[in-house]
Order: sequence, then C-alpha cells, then structure tokens
Amino acid sequence: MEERKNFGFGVLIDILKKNPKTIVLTEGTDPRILEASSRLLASNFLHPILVGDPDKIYEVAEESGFNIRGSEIINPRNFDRMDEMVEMFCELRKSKGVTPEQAREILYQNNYFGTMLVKMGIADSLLGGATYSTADTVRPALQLIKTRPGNTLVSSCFILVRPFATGGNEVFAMGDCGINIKPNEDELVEIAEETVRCARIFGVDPKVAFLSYSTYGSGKGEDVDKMRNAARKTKERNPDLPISGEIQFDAAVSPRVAKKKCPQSEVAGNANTFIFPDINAGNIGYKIAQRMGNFSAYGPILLGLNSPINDLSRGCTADEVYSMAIITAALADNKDA
Ligand SMILES: CC(C)(COP(=O)(O)OP(=O)(O)OC[C@H]1O[C@@H](n2cnc3c(N)ncnc32)[C@H](O)[C@@H]1OP(=O)(O)O)[C@@H](O)C(=O)NCCC(=O)NCCS
Ligand SMILES: CC(=O)OP(=O)(O)O
Repeated sequence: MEERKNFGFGVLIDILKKNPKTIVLTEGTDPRILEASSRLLASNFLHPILVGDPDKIYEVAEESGFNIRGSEIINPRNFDRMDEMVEMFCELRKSKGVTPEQAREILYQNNYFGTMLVKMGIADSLLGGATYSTADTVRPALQLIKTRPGNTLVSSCFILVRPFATGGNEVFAMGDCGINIKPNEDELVEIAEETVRCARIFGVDPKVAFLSYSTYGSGKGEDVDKMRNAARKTKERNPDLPISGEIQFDAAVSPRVAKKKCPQSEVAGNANTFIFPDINAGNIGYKIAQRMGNFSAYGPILLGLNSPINDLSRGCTADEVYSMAIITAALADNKDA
C-alpha cells in the first residue's frame, strides 16, 4: 500500500488489535466487498460478517477469485434469531404501527437486517453503500440506531488525504457532503462541531471555514447570511476554535487571496476543515477534490449516530471498502467519535 492509503491507519489498526471487532457488510455479493473481506479475514483485528445467501456469495467469490473461506455469512432468510429480531424491530418502530409480518419483510432486506445485527449487539459496526444508495444505507440507521444523546441530527464528513511530494500527507475534513440536504444555521453549527471532532481523530488541528460565494460581505443573499450566522454562533460556543466565515474557498486556502480579501481573518489562507452550505456544494466539492485533485476520500463518515455505521460511495474501490471498514470499526472504540 502506498503511504496515503496507510494514512493514520497504524493508529486505527492498533486500536483494533487491542480490542478486535466485528463489522457487518450488507452487500455480500459485491466483488469489492469480497475483496476487502478476504483482506480483513487475513488480519486478526477485524472480523467481517457478510449478509446474504451463502451460495450466491461463494459463487461471486469464486468467479472473482477472492478467498473468503472462514468468513461468517448470515442469511436473513434463515437467521435463527429472526423472531427475536422481528419483535425488537416492532418495538423500536411501534410509533409507526409496524406489524410483525411487515417487519419480517423489511428485515429480509440486507440493509435493515444488518442494522438490526448492530442494534442487537450481534455485531459492533456496519458498512454499506457499495451498491445501496446513501439514503438506503442511512435510513435504517436513522430509524433504528438513532441520534446520540446530546445530538439533534446525524450528519457526515469526508476526510481527504493527499501525499506531499516531500513526504507525509495533507489532510482535510469536509462536512456535510452526504446527509443533510439543506441545513439551517443551527444545524450547520452542529455539523461544524461534529466535523471538527472527527477531524481531530484524524490528526487535523481544525481551522474551520464556513464556505460561501461571498467573503465577509462581498456578496449578498440568504445563504451568505446563513453561513455568516453559523460561523458566528459556532465561534460563540467555541471561542478557542479558529473559525472564519462566511468565506470563499480561494480565500480559505490561499494565503495570497486571503491577504487581499480578508487580511483580518484568523483562518483564511490556512483552513483545513470546510463546512459547506448544503449537500449540493458539499457532495460536488468532495468529488472534485477526489476525482480531479488526486485526493483519497474517506467517507461519508456518519456523525452523531449511537453506533458506528458508515456509508460508502457506489464508486468506491475495494481498497476504500477495506479502509472504511477499519475506520468504522475503530471508531466503535472512540467515544469522542
Ligand atoms: C438521510 C435521508 C435519507 C433521510 O431522509 P428520508 O429517508 O426521507 O427520511 P425521513 O425524513 O422519512 O426520516 C426517516 C427517519 O430518519 C430521521 N431523520 C431524517 N434525517 C435525519 C438526520 N439528519 N438526523 C437524524 N435523524 C434523521 C427522521 O426523524 C425519521 O425518523 P422516524 O422514522 O423514527 O420518525 C435524506 O435526508 C437524504 O436522502 N439525504 C441525502 C442522501 C444523499 O443522497 N446523499 C448523497 C450521496 S452521499
Ligand atoms: C457519498 C456519495 O456521494 O455516495 P454515492 O456516490 O453512492 O451517491
């Protein structure tokens, strides 16, 4: 593996070696999942649990040449604790009036079934989204795992990593590029605080930029006010955190542009933690960095959930599945995550 792919992973793997974990992979017939599983099986720190029909899973593994012998496979269609799972599901969703028959049908879907494995404590963590959309990966977690006490919403961030030519990596955090479609200013405060917390886990000393098409009043509009107010409120709650905003991306990262546009800002030119005004900007922004800027993108890492459950992009590689599995399971041990 090249340096970038090893980024920070030594620490995460050490966490898992001290306390090995299990991770549910809901897309047991996807070759990228099987490749990552075969690598995890060869490790002694993270045990994959594949969801699906074992015959189909072994067929795909054989066709694609991945050795998954010894992996645990659970088929929702003949799970021995299904009655217990149905009962628990009905209890969790009783305000929605779900019948046991409806619950059983829902639980035959790998995404809901896998999420319940975590809820029941049968697995420590879950990773999905190689074939499921983000909405279909995240919805069961929102409905069943729920928001952690003290949080009002689940959000997400990406960790972007690119090697310096001189060695080491540059690391940035971006939120929310995956969950909340049009967050209001208070939601942006929570997204920023959660993204900062996640950035720190990955060794970033956060300098936060609330991004906009305007830098300190150069443009006008509702979204400009939203980002300015969110930056101000976040600063009020976190007086020691370096924050700028509203600010344009060029002023946030280029010292030369920052000097021209906002020399008074404590962050401008050196920002490393970016808060986007909405999911359009965030999702497009991280994908530009990944596909045209040669950054590795780890995420979306879900923030504010009661258990470690993470999503993938459907465009992910097997290597990204492997990395995200390690990140997800290691965060199970990080109470600050
Ligand atoms: C996350 C998302 C799927 C939730 O929306 P939804 O499926 O329509 O969900 P609903 O609004 O019906 O809410 C379902 C449950 O989740 C909860 N919920 C929704 N958004 C939430 C959030 N951000 N945080 C916490 N809970 C949330 C609701 O309260 C509801 O709970 P309940 O069923 O117990 O009452 C939706 O916001 C979405 O599609 N986001 C964009 C995902 C995407 O396409 N990303 C791009 C690729 S990364
Ligand atoms: C995170 C993300 O954008 O997911 P997808 O590419 O699957 O839509």
